[in-house]
Amino acid sequence: MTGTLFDRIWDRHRILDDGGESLLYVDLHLLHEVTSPQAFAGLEARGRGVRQPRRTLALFDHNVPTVAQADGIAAVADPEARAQLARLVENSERYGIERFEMGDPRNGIVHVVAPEQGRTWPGMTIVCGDSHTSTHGAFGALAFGIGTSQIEHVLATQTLRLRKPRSIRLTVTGALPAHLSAKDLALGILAAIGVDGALGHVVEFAGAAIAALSMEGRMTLCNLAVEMGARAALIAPDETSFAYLKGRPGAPRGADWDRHVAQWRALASAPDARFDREMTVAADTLRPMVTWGTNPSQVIAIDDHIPDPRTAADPLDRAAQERALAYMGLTPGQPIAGLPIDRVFIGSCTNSRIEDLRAVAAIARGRHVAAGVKAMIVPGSGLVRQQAEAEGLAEIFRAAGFDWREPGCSMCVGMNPDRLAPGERCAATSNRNFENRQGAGGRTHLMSPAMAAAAAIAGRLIDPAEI
Ligand SMILES: CC(C)[C@H](C(=O)O)[C@@H](O)C(=O)O
Ligand code: SF4
Repeated sequence: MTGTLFDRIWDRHRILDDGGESLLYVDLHLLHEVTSPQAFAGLEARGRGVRQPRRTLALFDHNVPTVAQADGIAAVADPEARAQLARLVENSERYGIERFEMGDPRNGIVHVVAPEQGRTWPGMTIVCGDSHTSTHGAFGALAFGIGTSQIEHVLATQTLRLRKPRSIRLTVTGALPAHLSAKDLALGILAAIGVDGALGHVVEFAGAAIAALSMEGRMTLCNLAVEMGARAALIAPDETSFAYLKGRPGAPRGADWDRHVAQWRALASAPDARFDREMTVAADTLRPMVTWGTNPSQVIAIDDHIPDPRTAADPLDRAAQERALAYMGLTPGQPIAGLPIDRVFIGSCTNSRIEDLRAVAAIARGRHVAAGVKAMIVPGSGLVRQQAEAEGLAEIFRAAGFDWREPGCSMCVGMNPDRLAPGERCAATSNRNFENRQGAGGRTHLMSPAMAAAAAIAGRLIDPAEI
């Protein structure tokens, strides 16, 4: 058999080809309150309906406050956020689309909830008006972030018009050192290939280090693929994926389950499959990674020094580095370890799942957040929150002085009350360290949950092995 996982999913969903583009059937469409209102308005203006409401799920994540969600949308202070949230309620009501209400334990960040609910299956096509839709590729689903006009198109037709992207196989050689996480791996890949290393491609992650990752780890890695420029990410489905999915509310059951697993097993790229490009990155030499700049590829190991822009070969790189250093308030040559921080944000669709919280608890247990540091932990869904409560993790967080919140995007993006003040330096487990993203003038350092927890305790950036 020949062909890649990508080819197989593409071919199974391709309805027709036209002018270099294909029309793909969409198995699952996820909606959130920020990118859907205009799409629904367009639908209404054209007098069209939603083609497959049952293949559509609406969630509330970007704008929600991370406290007192039980008070409901009417109590959301910001009028724009309140209006967007209310619009999604109205639109899902009008078109018969399922939704998990704000405050329903099943609600949370789209890319956490759909896998958790067993809605994300291997071999599916999934779209969402959100760039980190690549996360679902962890299951071997072809998942694209789409724009507002495409959302409208998918609502109306359950199809997506797309030129087939080119493919990359990124093989991770060697094993990830025991104390490192998928976040360190993803940041290490970003250091190696840059923010345009996979530009416009569908990237399949392969190799023993990938197969060894948990589903949470695979989701973290595929989530960050979009920061490498990828259009989508894929990992071949295997026993780890099936074990995660089995028994979840949206997963197939009984004989149907067995039938699906047999199909999913056959999806993996053939040994002789041809990719447009091949890349390799070594895992065994990686160290704990942390970003110093204002894009996720401006990243170094925790025992490294802030780079000197004068050593950059490309004048554009040099200018970008100089600007990043000025924004971040850093000096070339200074060690990144020891840098004092003001805030810690543990959460986002990159790192807010139960395994991430367990890693945080392992460091927080019996310790306390440093004086003067404000540290928050925001679970990715209400069910993650409940599980962390049941496992005793929340108790550890509270005892250690962390602020244990309700689910949402929170301080990953300044669209809700959780924001940095100008100049505040934050250790964050999210995926983007862009200027002003966590709040105007805020300074973001991206890292793993373990390193963020260690930073909270130490009050400065530190190798989690040294805490
Ligand atoms: C609000 C949304 C459009 C945006 C995205 O698509 O990425 C957000 O999720 C982000 O992470 O910046
Ligand atoms: S958690 Fe952050 S990256 Fe993920 S969808 Fe929300 S805002 Fe975007």
